[in-house]
Amino acid sequence: MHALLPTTAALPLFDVAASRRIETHALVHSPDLMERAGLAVAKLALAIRRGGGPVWVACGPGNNGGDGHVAARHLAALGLPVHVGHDAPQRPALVIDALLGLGLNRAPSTELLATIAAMQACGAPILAVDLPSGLLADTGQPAGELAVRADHTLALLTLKPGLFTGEGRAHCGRLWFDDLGITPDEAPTADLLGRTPPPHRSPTAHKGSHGQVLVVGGAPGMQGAARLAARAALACGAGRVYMDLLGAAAEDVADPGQPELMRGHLAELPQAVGVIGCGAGATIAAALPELLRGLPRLVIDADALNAIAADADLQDLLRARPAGSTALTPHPLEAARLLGRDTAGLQADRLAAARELAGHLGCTVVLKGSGSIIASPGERPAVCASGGPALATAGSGDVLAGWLGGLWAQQPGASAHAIACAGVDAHGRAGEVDGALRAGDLIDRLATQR
Ligand SMILES: NC(=O)C1=CN([C@@H]2O[C@H](COP(=O)(O)OP(=O)(O)OC[C@H]3O[C@@H](n4cnc5c(N)ncnc54)[C@H](O)[C@@H]3O)[C@@H](O)[C@H]2O)[C@@H](O)CC1
Repeated sequence: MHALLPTTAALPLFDVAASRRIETHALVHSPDLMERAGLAVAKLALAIRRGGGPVWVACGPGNNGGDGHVAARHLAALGLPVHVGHDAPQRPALVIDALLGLGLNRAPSTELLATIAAMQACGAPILAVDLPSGLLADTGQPAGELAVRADHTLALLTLKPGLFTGEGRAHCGRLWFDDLGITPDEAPTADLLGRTPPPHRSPTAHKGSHGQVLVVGGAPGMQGAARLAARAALACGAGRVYMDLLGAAAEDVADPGQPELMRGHLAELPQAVGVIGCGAGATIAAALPELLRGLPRLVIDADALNAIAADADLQDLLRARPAGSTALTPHPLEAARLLGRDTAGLQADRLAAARELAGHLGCTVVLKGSGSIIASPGERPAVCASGGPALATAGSGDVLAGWLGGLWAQQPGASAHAIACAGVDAHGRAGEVDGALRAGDLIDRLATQR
C-alpha cells in the first residue's frame, strides 16, 4: 500500500468491467483477496485515526462491506474500540466507509443517504474503502444526490477512472493504493498520465532547430488571450513564435511586453504549428478553411471550436486532415457544442464524451476540467492526475494551447496525442499551487519546473 499522487510514472486505470474480470481471474489463485483488502484498510486506519475514540466501520451489503468487516476484525484484535453499524458512535476517531464500492449501480437509498450524512457530520476523518460510497467508479459522478466526501480513499486491486475525473478528486481526499499483490492480466481502460521529459535540445542547436508557431487569434479587445498563448509557446522553447492578430493594423507590434514575438501570416509560414482561436471572436470563422487546409499541425481552441461547432463544412475539413495532425482543446461547454449535447450530459461521463468527440471529428481531444481527458482515434485515452483549482483562472486555457504548440514545434514527428499527454500533465503540475494563480505566472511556473 502506498500514497498515490503525485505520480511521475503513468499508471493503468481499469473500469468496472475490467476490474471485475481481473478480480475473477485473480480469485482462482488468490482466494484471499478480501482478507488482503481488509488488512490493508486496517493498517491505513491505524495510521490515520485521530484520537482514542472508537473506529466506526459502516458496512454495506456486498464485498465492499466485506472488506470493512475484515478491517474491523483486525482492528478489534489489536485492542482498538470498534463500532460496526450504520449509526454513529460517540466521538469516533475514524470512520471507515465500506458501504458501497465497485458494485454501486443506482442512487443510494434514503437509509444509505442518512448514513452518509451521519458520517459527514460526525467530525472524524473518513477513510473510504476502494471508492467513496455513492461515487461511480467509471465516471467520477455521484449516482444520487449525495456521495461520501472522504479524507482518504484506499483503492484496491485496480485504480478506477472515476477516482481522477469528474467529481472524483473532490470526493476522494488523499489517494492510497494497494494492488493486493495482483498484476492485472489485461489492457488498461485508460492511462493515468505520468511525466514526460522535455524535448531534447542539441548542443549544436540554433533557433531554426526548434520550429515555428503561428498563433492566430486576438481580435480587438481580446488580444491578451492570443498573447498568453504566444508567450507560452515561446517559454516552452519554440524557436520562433509569430502572431496573426485578427483585425490589427499592419504597424501594430505583436506584444509590447514580449519583444521576442513577431507578427506573421499563414502564407509566409506554411510549416508552422498553428495555435488558433484564442481570443479570436467570430472573425476566426472566415480564416478557418485556409488554416484547416494549410497548416500541417494544429492546436484548436476557444472561438475556433465554437465556429467549427456551428459549421458542418468546417467539420468536414477537420475530418479530412491527416491522422494525428490536430488537437482540439475544448472545455466542457465547447465540447458539448461540438457534440450537439448539453454540458451536464457530457460531464456525466467525461471519458466517454472525449472518446466520442475524438471519433466524431477524427482529432485528438483534450477535454479540460478536473481530471482532463485526452482521447484520440486509435489510442488508449489518458486521464490527467495533476492540476487543481488554481487553474480555474482566466487565460489558463490559452496558456495550455500555446504550450502544446510550443512542444509540437520542437517535436515535429510527435502525434497530437503524445503532445497533448505531455503538455496537459506539465500544465497541471505547474498549476498545483495554494490559492490563486495568474495565467502569466502559470507560464513562468511551466518554464521553470523542467
Ligand atoms: N473487484 C475488486 O476489484 C475487488 C473487490 N473488493 C471489494 O469489493 C467491492 C465490490 O464488491 P461488490 O461487487 O459486492 O459491490 P459493492 O460491495 O460495492 O456493492 C454491491 C451491493 O450493493 C448493492 N447496491 C448497489 N448500489 C446500491 C445502492 N445505491 N443502494 C443500496 N445498495 C446498492 C448491490 O445490489 C449489491 O448487493 C470493491 O469495491 C472492493 O471494496 C476487494 O475485496 C477485492 C478486490
